[in-house]
Amino acid sequence: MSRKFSDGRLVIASHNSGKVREIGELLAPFGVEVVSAGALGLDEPEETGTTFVANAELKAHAAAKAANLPALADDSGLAVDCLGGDPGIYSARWAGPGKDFAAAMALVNDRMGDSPDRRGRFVCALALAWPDGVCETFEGVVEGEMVWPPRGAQGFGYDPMFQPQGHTVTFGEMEPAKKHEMSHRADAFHKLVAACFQR
Ligand SMILES: O=P(O)(O)OP(=O)(O)OP(=O)(O)OC[C@H]1O[C@@H](n2cnc3c(O)ncnc32)[C@H](O)[C@@H]1O
Ligand SMILES: [Mg+2]
Repeated sequence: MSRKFSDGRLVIASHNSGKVREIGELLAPFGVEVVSAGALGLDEPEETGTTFVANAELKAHAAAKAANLPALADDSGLAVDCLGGDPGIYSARWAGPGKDFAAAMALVNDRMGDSPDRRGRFVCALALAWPDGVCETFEGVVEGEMVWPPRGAQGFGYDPMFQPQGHTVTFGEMEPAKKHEMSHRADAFHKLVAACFQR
């Protein structure tokens, strides 16, 4: 049995405004009172884990302890098949300290060269931690292909170069509600809700 989230405030343990927005949209139907790590002035912990789940856990624990509230963290990224799963857990770091995702997308495209295998996937690990150290984790994925040049200004990060399987538009071209029907984040979120939000 998973620990259930009961009423009260929930910290969104992320410093990425795109993610905070999407998590807020996904949580909206549940009437949860959310507060972001940024609004609480929480530090951004160093992501020393070797998996998405480990990094999500580390971020959720750090925020739950610092805020003395339950905290939800997201560690996510883009894994490209012909790059052996890169940039993977290093997806944010590929954009450099200036968070330049135009440059990060160009780097992915350069490294892929003319490989005939254009497959990639977004992965999202969510961790919900409590101040007493209990933590529940969930993983979601969406398969797709990498396109070039990037298309669209919706979403964030690598969205303009990712076209989900069975679709002709990129996540950068999709309305937020449509992305939430299929994204890695929504996939992980549905598992979280089923385990921790049902009464
Ligand atoms: O750690 P926090 O503070 O949550 O923010 P971050 O941006 O550093 O987040 P991650 O460490 O999880 O790095 C994930 C990166 O992968 C990319 N990414 C994750 N989800 C994405 C999505 O839905 N669309 C596009 N890019 C995404 C995005 O560029 C993120 O910066
Ligand atoms: Mg990060």
